Amino acid sequence: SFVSLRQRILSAVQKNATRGDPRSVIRAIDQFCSQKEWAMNVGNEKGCILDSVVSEVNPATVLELGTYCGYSTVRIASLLPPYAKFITLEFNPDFAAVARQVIAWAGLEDKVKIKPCLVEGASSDWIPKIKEQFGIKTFDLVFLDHWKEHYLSDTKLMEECGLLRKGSVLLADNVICPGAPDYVEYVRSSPRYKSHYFRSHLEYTKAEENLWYLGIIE
Ligand SMILES: O=C(NCCCCCn1ccnc1)c1cc(-c2ccc(F)cc2)cc(O)c1O
Ligand SMILES: [Mg+2]
Repeated sequence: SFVSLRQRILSAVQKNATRGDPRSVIRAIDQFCSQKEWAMNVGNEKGCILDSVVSEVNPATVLELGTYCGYSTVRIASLLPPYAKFITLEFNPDFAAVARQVIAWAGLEDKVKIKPCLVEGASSDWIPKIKEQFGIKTFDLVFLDHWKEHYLSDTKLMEECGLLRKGSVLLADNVICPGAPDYVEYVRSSPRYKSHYFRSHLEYTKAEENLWYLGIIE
């Protein structure tokens, strides 16, 4: 029977990574996706930039939008202090199911909460719920890696619901490819944000890509 790409990624982790060793899980996925089949993980080059931002911010609260197979979830969770609260949102139930198993293989299931799958486009109702459901006031770090056309609307929504504060950091993947032009345009022209980008490449390719760093200053 047909085995989906996400299942093949999970099998590569279970075959080649050591249980409880997050770095071996990351290595297994990167080896599979660079040698066998491309997949939309943030990848190792951008992943190292993500690691440096997580280490610098040292966040007590983190939100990730777009879990996919849990690759960036494992990278982030492995760098968090024990008291940190980390929520990752995945609307696609099939991706969420694989991500749970990848995160568990890395031994990080106690550090991450994968938000239950909601109906696509229901982002407007999950933001206020996050406050009450997880007892989180504001996020110190948000990693945007979900639908590119939702970066702007979800950032505005988080603002409106008071989930962001002065000093919050947002890091966005794929501002070039597939691209989030309205988001980049908005944050660059707003006095509320200090933004800059880290030059990198699209995962597992030589194509130019940037990670867009956004610091909230007001
Ligand atoms: O679409 C992407 N991610 C969102 C997936 C759907 C998320 C669903 N969801 C989860 C939570 N809320 C909504 C993505 C795409 C590419 C890419 C680049 C080049 C190419 F030729 C094809 C694809 C590279 C990435 O790094 C990406 O992240
Ligand atoms: Mg991405």
